[in-house]
Amino acid sequence: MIHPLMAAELEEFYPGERDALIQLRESVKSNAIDLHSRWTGPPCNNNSSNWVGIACSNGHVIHIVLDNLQLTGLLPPTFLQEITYLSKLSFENNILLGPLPILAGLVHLQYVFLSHNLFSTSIPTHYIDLPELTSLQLQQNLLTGGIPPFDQPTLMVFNVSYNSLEGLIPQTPTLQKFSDDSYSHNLELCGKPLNNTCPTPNISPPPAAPPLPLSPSKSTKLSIWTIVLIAVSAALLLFIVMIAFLCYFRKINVLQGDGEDVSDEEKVQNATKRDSDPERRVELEFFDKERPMFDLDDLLRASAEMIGKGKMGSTYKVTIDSGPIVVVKRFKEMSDLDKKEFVQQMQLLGQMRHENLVQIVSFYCSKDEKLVVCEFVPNDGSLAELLHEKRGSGGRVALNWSTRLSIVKGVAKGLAYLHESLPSHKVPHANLKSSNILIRPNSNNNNHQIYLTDFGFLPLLPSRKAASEKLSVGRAPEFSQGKKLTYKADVYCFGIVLLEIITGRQVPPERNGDTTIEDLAQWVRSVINDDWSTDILDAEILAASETHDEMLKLAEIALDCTSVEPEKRPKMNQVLRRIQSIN
Ligand SMILES: Nc1ncnc2c1ncn2[C@@H]1O[C@H](COP(=O)(O)OP(=O)(O)OP(=O)(O)O)[C@@H](O)[C@H]1O
Repeated sequence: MIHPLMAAELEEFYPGERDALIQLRESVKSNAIDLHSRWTGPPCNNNSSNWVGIACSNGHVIHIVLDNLQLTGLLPPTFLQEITYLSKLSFENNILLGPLPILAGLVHLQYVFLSHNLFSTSIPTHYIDLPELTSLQLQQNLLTGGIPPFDQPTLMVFNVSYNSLEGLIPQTPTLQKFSDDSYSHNLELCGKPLNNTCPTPNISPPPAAPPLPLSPSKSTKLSIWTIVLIAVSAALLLFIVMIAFLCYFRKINVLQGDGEDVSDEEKVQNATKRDSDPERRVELEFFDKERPMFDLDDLLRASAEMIGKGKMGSTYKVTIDSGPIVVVKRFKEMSDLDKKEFVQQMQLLGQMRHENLVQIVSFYCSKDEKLVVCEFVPNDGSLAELLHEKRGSGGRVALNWSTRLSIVKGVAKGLAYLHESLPSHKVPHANLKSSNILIRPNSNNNNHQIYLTDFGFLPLLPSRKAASEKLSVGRAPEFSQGKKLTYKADVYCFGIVLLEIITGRQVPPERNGDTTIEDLAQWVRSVINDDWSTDILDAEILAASETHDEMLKLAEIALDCTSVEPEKRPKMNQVLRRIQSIN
């Protein structure tokens, strides 16, 4: 244990790192966090830090992670030069402008996450010299120019999609190993792995082109021509950037309403604008007439806190001025979805009423915006968080067997209800996974209330591929087998949840949006080994030996539900009966 005085000495040892962070603190602003009050004193106390977003090792700053904080402004150009032990830099999902930061000389840097910002200009070429670079995520910015020839063998994740990059993708072995998703949605990128070839340069001069520069006067003529061309291109580029910028701000303002920084005068102007904007005066359709109602304008003006960002879009907790708290899911990439289909699906889902389902309260749909408004469930976290968070650390509250069994019953009831109520749906839930199961504590007794969320979204997706990438149903083996999808895919996902509950083991994560079906099958095989025994049980429930029988009965049900052949999996009402008979 280091003596506090020694620690203080260590802190003083790297003042350059502190100064660099202070430079950053002074350069960016945030509505979500006050860095001035959170970043004071020394940033490192040997291996820990009191500064939000900062992690330290041996007194050095090693991580800067400031995601989802509505940070705006320009990063100070060279501030990172002093933070020589930096291994992770993450500013994802903010509103940062200007050039990407200079990272030259940061030989320990592995993770660079700068996606979902407004960074512009080109990717600095010195990024190709970062020797430890493992993951570079620059998607959803306004980057221009070409891609430098990255060829670090360490590079495992690379994403520059949704920018304005152009030119041939360098044909280095490293860059060629990533899929087209890493490069998609750029203005003029070409070459493999994208499915387009680069245009061959036109060698015959266009008829109106100026003659070759043979004399000084002709040379001047050519340079004027070039300058005009450059000026026109620059103006065009600026125009595109401004349009993208405006669209971005329009999008992020949707759920922010009148921010606190807006002056009274501007508020009045906004209000007047709202009154003359027919779209904002839209009445929302409410499925439960007993609930407090509000209109779109109330929703847009309310204070919204982003509580999650998933593959389907972002989730906000919204407190309406008149009182109610709701959760708003804001879908991304759905502008192609027919309004009629969205409305029909929402009207159907809005009819679902069950104690184990999050209720859909209302929805909103325009060409560019698709919102689903749900009831807010005060919760202790999702099942995923309760099962897996803080394992091996002091702060963990173990989940005992009876709580696990009651959660299983709640999930099975909710899913069986969905299967009964939506018989025409191919896969009624289609996104069942432990992070979509909310657990609400009940103060009267130990019985937690269970809520399934994010159900019924399969018909909103344009293709089987999109479904397999965005929804947990993509884990079912029928995807890779090319078989028809049925409600049995939900049964498979339910089986996976059971295995997670019984074993306490985490389902392998998805990489780069690709569902790792092989990994999952291997995972299932490894937890359900041939000598079926108490070895598979989570250490947290192992001690309750009097209930081992119940645990193994549940494991058998999980095994049936995760059969590779959908026809062999039981129906949800059969599963529910078997679970209810366990005790
Ligand atoms: N109705 C709700 N009430 C309270 N909290 C909710 C509600 N719906 C979702 N949440 C919480 O919001 C967070 C984000 O949910 P969201 O569904 O966006 O994330 P996700 O499950 O990780 O996304 P995805 O399903 O696309 O992977 C989760 O922590 C979840 O617990």
